[in-house]
Amino acid sequence: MEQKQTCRWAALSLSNIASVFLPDVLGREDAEYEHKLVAISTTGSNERAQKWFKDNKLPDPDSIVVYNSWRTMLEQDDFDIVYISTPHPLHYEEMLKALECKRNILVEKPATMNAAQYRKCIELANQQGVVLMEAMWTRYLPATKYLKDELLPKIGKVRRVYSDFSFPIVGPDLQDTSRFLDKAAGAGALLDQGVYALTWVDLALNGVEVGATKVVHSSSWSVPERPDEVDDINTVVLANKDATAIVTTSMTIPGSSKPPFYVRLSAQKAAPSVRIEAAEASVAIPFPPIRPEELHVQWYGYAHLNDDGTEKNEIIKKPVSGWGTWYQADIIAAAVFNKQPGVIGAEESSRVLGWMDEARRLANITYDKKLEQV
Ligand SMILES: NC(=O)C1=CN([C@@H]2O[C@H](COP(=O)(O)OP(=O)(O)OC[C@H]3O[C@@H](n4cnc5c(N)ncnc54)[C@H](OP(=O)(O)O)[C@@H]3O)[C@@H](O)[C@H]2O)C=CC1
Ligand SMILES: O=C1OC[C@@H](O)[C@H](O)[C@H]1O
Repeated sequence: MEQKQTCRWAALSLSNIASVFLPDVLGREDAEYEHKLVAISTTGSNERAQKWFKDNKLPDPDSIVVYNSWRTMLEQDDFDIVYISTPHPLHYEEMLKALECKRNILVEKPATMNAAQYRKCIELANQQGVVLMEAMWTRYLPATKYLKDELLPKIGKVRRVYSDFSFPIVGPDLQDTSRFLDKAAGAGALLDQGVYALTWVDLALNGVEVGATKVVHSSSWSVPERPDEVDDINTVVLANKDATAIVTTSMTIPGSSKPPFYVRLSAQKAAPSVRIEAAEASVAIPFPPIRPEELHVQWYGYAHLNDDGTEKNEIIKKPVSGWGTWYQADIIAAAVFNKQPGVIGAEESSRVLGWMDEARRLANITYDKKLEQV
């Protein structure tokens, strides 16, 4: 069997999501590349890092160099791509340093706190001749690819989209210092979850032909009985000349915060997370919208009838291998090793960040100005 090319990763922080992404991608047999972690930076101790490697069953932990300075790692280590997964307000400064060091970057969603910061990173990535990509991993899953390539071109003009990403990650026992409640860490449902719900709107309305979709309404309720007006139940309405989209988020509804999120994934919801309604068909995507494995398609009209005269419907199953955050790793690795510098999904990420800027403006969702500087 042909030897796979090795892609050497550096990870910036021992984050929760890194403890999901790294075990998902490292040594994955069905990946195009042999993904290997060669370095990690942490503000914690080396002992904590070693325990983290063990707890997360990372392969070959003795070969991973641990840095206590992310800047030094970016300046010195020999790796192909850096994975940035600190809280969102830190992404921008870390990307600027990585770009200065001519590093290829996979940065967690949302890439930055606002569209202007990401536009600056896009400009620098193009100047430096490196590959940059927002880790909007949902875009690269099999079901999402099937929707974009096979369904959207066949269902006619999309006229309306409902897109929700809500789950009760905030419960009575979550500390105010958690990144989900600490505004200094970018807390708020719009940036954390809305980025997914808005990505589905972008896929539905711009998947075939890019239009001019604008935010026309935005309202927000804060997390009850918590300090600092952290946005929770958000409603954002977007429109273009042909279609309307309604986006909702919440960190407190529906249901309780038990069992924890990753256990709750199997919970069936009263309604799908996403509904894309077009002339020839509606496509529904069950919860969780971050990791679709089924597309429920209801066809309409005489061209789509069963023998008994009813209109066809189908459930298209596109299972995800592993957790699913690894698919994006192969995409950025291919751009790096095929020497295709640039920003993967630059337009898509910028559109969604711009919609979040406008939704925040209309709903008065604000952060400390120093988190928003360009
Ligand atoms: N794609 C996905 O499915 C998910 C994506 N995310 C995204 O990933 C990012 C991180 O989220 P999550 O993993 O929950 O974050 P965590 O709460 O786990 O924190 C991330 C890590 O960042 C480091 N860190 C935190 N604060 C600071 C600081 N002030 N200075 C330096 N380092 C700091 C710490 O690492 P250390 O102790 O090693 O220094 C911490 O463990 C967010 O942008 C989020 O949106 C989150 C969850 C899922
Ligand atoms: O990206 C995410 O996915 C689901 C949750 O882990 C978390 O709220 C969010 O950051």
